[in-house]
Amino acid sequence: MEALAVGSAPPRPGLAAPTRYSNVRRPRTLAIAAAGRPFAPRLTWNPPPETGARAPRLPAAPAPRWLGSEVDAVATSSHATDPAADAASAGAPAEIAGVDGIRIRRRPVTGPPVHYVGPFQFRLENEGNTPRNILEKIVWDKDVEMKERRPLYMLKGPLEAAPPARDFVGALKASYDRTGVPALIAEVKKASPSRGVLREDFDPGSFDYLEAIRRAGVKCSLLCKEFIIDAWQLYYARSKCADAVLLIAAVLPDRDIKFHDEREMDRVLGIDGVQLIGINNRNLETFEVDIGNTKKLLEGERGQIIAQNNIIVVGESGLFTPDHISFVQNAGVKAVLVGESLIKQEDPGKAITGLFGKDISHASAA
Ligand SMILES: O=C(O)c1ccccc1NCC(=O)[C@H](O)[C@H](O)COP(=O)(O)O
Repeated sequence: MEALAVGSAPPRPGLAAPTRYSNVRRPRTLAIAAAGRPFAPRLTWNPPPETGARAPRLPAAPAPRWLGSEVDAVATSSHATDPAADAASAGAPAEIAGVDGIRIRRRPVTGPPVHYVGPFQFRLENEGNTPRNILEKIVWDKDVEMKERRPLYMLKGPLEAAPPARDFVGALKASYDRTGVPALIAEVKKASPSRGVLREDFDPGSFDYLEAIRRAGVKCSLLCKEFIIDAWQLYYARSKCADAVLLIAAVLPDRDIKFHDEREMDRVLGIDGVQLIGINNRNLETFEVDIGNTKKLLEGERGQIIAQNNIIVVGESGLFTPDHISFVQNAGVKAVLVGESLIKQEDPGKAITGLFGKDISHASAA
């Protein structure tokens, strides 16, 4: 299974100059950075939870109609849209994944905000147990979710039963060579934190769908677009037929992947043997989208390193028109990860042709 590294968005005021390339091949020591803004602690209380039951699992479904041959790879998002859900962690010591780009604390520093006194549930919120941005919130929720995971040995059977992983990077390269435009990774999602619901009556957010898509005979490679914080998730994704996973530099320690700005990108370029990286045009702190970010990050020495090492760059987010595709292609991108502009349209074939300004399906080459 392969990993797609992703990163993005313009630098924000207050960030230091990018790491020099002479240093990027050595893992850097990471420091804990305190939040720079004032924080007012709050005390609230909620009625006791009625039940500890978990949300029911979705039944497996046939592959969505629009997973056709014009798609080079499919990315599935399992993240729901509820940024307000509680992050009740076990209160392990906080760990900062990195000071580069968005600052993510892997767990609440001061433990979970929820305390029980008799029948009452109190929330003692302070800076240490309140997420600073949506990505941190998602990571904390994921950390809680991980505590309920099945033991690894239980994945042995499903792992052995999974069909072999397909060559994700090879599929992207082949598509680029065939069409002359960036390969398409089509993200299948109902909604996103920044854009809300994109498609009503559609909920592909389940690992079971990943497996159902593969077993339904869809030929393209499958990217599991999950918030990965634990090695267990890699095995689980593979057991559910994922061919690749997406790793986010902002939430992972130096040895892992996805990035968001110059310094995150430098960390990623410092990983030996990295073959595929993504640049997210969406700033995950502010949700602003700027496709100029891709160009900026690929200019100069970084672009040269990428070219020398034959690394495939994926342009991500905010791509809606053939001009957008040309812009990121001219910047050096050989694949694109597209969600909103396709998922909001009824006819996927027409949507893809509209996005690229031409038919890129295999049928067009016949
Ligand atoms: O898109 C979000 O709101 C978001 C929020 C928090 C973490 C990640 C988020 N998006 C990640 C993505 O990679 C996009 O879904 C992907 O690049 C596709 O973008 P788009 O074509 O603009 O839907």
